[in-house]
Amino acid sequence: MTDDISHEEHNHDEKMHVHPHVHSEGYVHTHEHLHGVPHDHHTDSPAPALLNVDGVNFEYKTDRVLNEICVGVARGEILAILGPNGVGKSTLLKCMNLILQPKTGTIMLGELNLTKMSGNDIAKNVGYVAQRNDSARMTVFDSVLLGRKPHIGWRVTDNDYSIVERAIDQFGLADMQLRYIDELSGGELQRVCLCRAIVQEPSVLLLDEPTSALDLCRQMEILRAIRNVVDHHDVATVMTMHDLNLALRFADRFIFMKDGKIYAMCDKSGVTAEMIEAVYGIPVDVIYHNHMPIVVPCE
Ligand SMILES: Nc1ncnc2c1ncn2[C@@H]1O[C@H](COP(=O)(O)OP(=O)(O)OP(=O)(O)O)[C@@H](O)[C@H]1O
Repeated sequence: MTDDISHEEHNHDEKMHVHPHVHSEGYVHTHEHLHGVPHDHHTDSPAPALLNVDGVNFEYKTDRVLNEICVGVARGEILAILGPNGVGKSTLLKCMNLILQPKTGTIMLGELNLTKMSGNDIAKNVGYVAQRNDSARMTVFDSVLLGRKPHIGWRVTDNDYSIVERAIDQFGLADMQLRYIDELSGGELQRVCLCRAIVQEPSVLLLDEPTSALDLCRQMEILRAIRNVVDHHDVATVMTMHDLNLALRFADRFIFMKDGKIYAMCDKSGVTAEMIEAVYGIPVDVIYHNHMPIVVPCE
């Protein structure tokens, strides 16, 4: 691991001033808030969302999974999508880069409507790492190099190679770069896929449970690496997660999903035990350790 990856995660509390609004059905934001407008801490003016999801509905055949979802994520921000199994987190992530076509609603990348962009232009701008990754008979190095594909013209340039080599170092993959990816462990493959998305140099990064197959040490390393990339390259990042405490540690803002809707949207200081109990159906305490909120089940 290089120094890059070992940077302490930054505390982004001061960036966000979004608090949940209480609604009779729970903590639901106004439409305005659902766009998710974090503040630029230099000017204290709202930082515009780079990726904007507006009024998205999605159904598989006839089953409605997403209901009027509105959310935005700004450059340099990590938004965590949280909620129980099957609530629609991965579906929402896939709608964000049009792997799945929403039934209604729009996805904007800045001023550009994603539905009007070519697949290659989407790939240049939006990196996506799936929950389950297919492996193939190719080396780690070649697999990461594939991330450069949307940028490569007639041939691979020295710049492409140096971006790939740097990322392979940063993600601790140097020792295994000549191994075949179909011979890697689940966690190793997860790191390769993340590394491939990073060399794509996207302005938006969508990560579906990026740490699900990783041990405790790798979880911390990879989330620090993601935080580092987000901070230094101003990437707008959305990740689905099950581990609330890791999410609270590394993300800036959170949406809690329930019944296909956004039940609550808040920053770290807005996360409450009541909110988590309502979404996950289990009583919890939110305690603080080193100024960091930690969710502890009461049962
Ligand atoms: N291809 C599909 N066809 C039909 N239904 C699907 C499909 N994929 C997902 N679903 C259903 O849509 C709902 C939302 O699934 P999704 O994978 O988005 O949930 P999730 O919140 O990411 O779940 P998990 O936390 O378990 O990964 C679930 O009820 C799931 O069974």
